Formats: sequence, C-alpha cells, structure tokens
Amino acid sequence: MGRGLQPLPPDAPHPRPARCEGRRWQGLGAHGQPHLRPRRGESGPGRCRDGSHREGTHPPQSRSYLAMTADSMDATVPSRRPALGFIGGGVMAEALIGAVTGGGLAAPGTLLVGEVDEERRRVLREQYGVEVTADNLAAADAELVVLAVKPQHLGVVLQQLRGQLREDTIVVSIIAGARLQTLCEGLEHPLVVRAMPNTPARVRKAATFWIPSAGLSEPALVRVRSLLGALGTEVEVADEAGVEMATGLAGPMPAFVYFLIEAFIDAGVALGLPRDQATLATVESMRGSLELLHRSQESPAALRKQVTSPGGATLAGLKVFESAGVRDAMDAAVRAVHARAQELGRLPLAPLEPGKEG
Ligand SMILES: NC(=O)C1=CN([C@@H]2O[C@H](COP(=O)(O)OP(=O)(O)OC[C@H]3O[C@@H](n4cnc5c(N)ncnc54)[C@H](O)[C@@H]3O)[C@@H](O)[C@H]2O)C=CC1
Ligand SMILES: O=C(O)[C@@H]1CCC=N1
Repeated sequence: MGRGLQPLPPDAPHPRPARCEGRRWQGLGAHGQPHLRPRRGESGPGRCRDGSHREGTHPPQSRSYLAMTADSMDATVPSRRPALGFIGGGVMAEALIGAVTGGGLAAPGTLLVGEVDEERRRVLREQYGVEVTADNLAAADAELVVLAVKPQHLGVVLQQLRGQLREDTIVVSIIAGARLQTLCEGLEHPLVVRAMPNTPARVRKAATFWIPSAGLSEPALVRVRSLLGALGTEVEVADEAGVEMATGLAGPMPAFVYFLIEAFIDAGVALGLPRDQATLATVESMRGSLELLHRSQESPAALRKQVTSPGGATLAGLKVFESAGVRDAMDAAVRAVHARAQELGRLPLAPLEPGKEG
C-alpha cells in the first residue's frame, strides 16, 4: 500500500447525492505497489451483469478536490503500479489526460499510456509529462485502465489483455458501441465501465454518460466518478441503452455544433461580412446564447420565442429551417450516429487485415 493516497475501505459509506459538487477527490487508487502482473488466469473470469440500479447526474467537480500528496506525486518510479493507464493515446485519451493532469487530480508521472504510434507517444510524453509505452500490458497494469482505441482495434486489444488484468483493476471503456458484455467476456474481467464522454473533456466540460458492470464495489464506483467528474459533468445511467443513446447525441455533439458554426460563418461571409467578423458574430452569439440558457432557467423554446417577434425578421429565418426540414434532419442525424455506433459494436473482434479498417 502506498503512503500517499489511500483507497476507501471496502465498507466505507458511499455518499450518493444527486449532485457531487465539492466531493473530495478520492484519488485513482493506491500507489507504490510493486509492478507485478498476475499470471494468466489468476484474476479469472467473473460474472458480467449490467449494473442497473444507479442513476444520477453529477456536475463538474470543483478544482478544490486536490488530495494528491507529496508521496503520491513521486509515482514516476517505473517499478510503481501506475494509477491510470490508457490503451490508445489518440484524441480522446489526450483530452482525458489533459483534464486529469491539468485539473491537478493526478500527477502526470502516475499515468502510463499504451500507444502503438511512436510519434503519438513522443507528443504525449513531451506535452503532458506522462509515461508512455508500446506495451499495452504494462499500461493495463494500472489501477484504473481506460480503453481508448477505435472500435476497429478493440479485437486486438481484447486479445492482448484477455485474462491478464489484475483482479482489482477497473477498466473504463470509452469505445463507441462496445458493449459491457463484450468487454467483460473479451477481457475475462468483471470490473468494467462503459462510458461515452466527448471532446470538451479537453476543457473539463464534457458530458459523460456511463454505466458500470455489476461487479464494481462502491469504493470502485467512487473512483470512477472521480475520474469522469474530472472531465466535466458525468451522468450514471440505469440502463446500457442510455449510454447508447448518449452516443448518438452527446458523443457527436461537438461535431454537430462545429458544423453549424462553420455553416453560419460561411453564410455571414456570403452576406458580405469579413470572415473574422462573421466568426465573431457566430461564435460569440452562440456562446452568449448558451450562457443565457444556462443561467436563466428558461426553456430553449421560451428563449427562442423572445427573439422571434411576430411578423419579424427572425421568424423569416426560422421558417426557412422548418420548411427545409432541419428538425427532421437533426433527428435523422442523431439516429444515424446511434445506429452506426451499434453497428461498430457488432464488428467481428478478430484483428482486421491491413486496409480493411472500415
Ligand atoms: N473522438 C471523439 O469525439 C470521441 C471518441 N470516442 C471513442 O474513443 C475512442 C478513441 O477515439 P479517438 O481518440 O477519437 O481515436 P484516435 O484514433 O485519435 O485514437 C486512437 C489511438 O489508438 C492508437 N491505437 C490503435 N491501435 C492500438 C493498439 N492496439 N494499442 C494501443 N494503441 C492503439 C492509435 O494509434 C491512436 O493514437 C473510439 O473508440 C471512439 O469511439 C468516444 C467519445 C468521443
Ligand atoms: O465518431 C465516433 O466514432 C465517435 C463516437 C462519438 C463521437 N465520436
């Protein structure tokens, strides 16, 4: 057991308020344990059931949680068990790494990223000071392991890690479409969380929907909430379908929003505004509108009506949206993402031949 952060005792009372603002960071776990990997089969397969009784929305944690001690900050010593491991060091892993280290919630040296691409390893090490490796098994030795590869690469990763995880390792998969059952059975490991964050994790403003498998203890769930809460707002759903629906809406939302921003900027330029002014008009108006929505407690429809005078100018624009079927298009887009994510979750898990990565 490390001298720094201590995991909660198994019987520790677990605070389950609907809002967890101000909850103290519980740390990602104990550091300082020897870097030992159990032999294949030691951890054994466990039951894999969906957790189904927990649901709650938790706003972002404040920056005041820091409970990292001097002792726990020295975990760069390679023989120590990493607190947080990543399998895949791409866009989302980087967002999570930035949130966790930038929020002061874990020392960079306690993170170990398994990544196949040498250039990505270099970037992550240089920009964030995290440990990197080409050996996924080393990264998977961490107390909490985030699976952050594309769905097309899940099969390879499951093959590598199957039966190799320590009994107490918590796995958090952010892979679109990957089902709890697939993950638990593929890893031969019962402690798995399925989560769907989004790229605003980079600025600690993600909306993450998640569900644990039934094997997670309350102290383990506290750690998961701490990690996901560090990314922004986390919502624990009662049913795996909730994560799948969020994959259609929250996961792609940044792309949808940027698509709209691009289109509005182009429209402003087409009217004759200089591009920088069209950009400012679009982005600042969007930012202000969201801030107003956030603070006013009024519904989006009520706020829209306040802008739309009867017979006025805005109404002329909204009529164009309605007659062009923009609402239907948005509905169809969300359904398409949802369906594609489920399709990705059904991909054969055997490694793909080069050039057939979908
Ligand atoms: N990009 C997004 O907005 C979101 C993505 N996700 C999910 O997160 C996962 C990762 O997405 P991104 O970060 O966008 O992808 P990415 O392509 O940027 O990152 C994946 C990384 O995994 C590495 N990799 C590939 N095979 C590997 C292996 N066998 N071992 C170790 N590393 C390996 C790649 O070199 C790459 O750096 C996906 O499953 C996606 O569904 C979830 C929410 C939002
Ligand atoms: O496009 C993707 O596959 C991922 C899933 C949600 C957002 N991006």
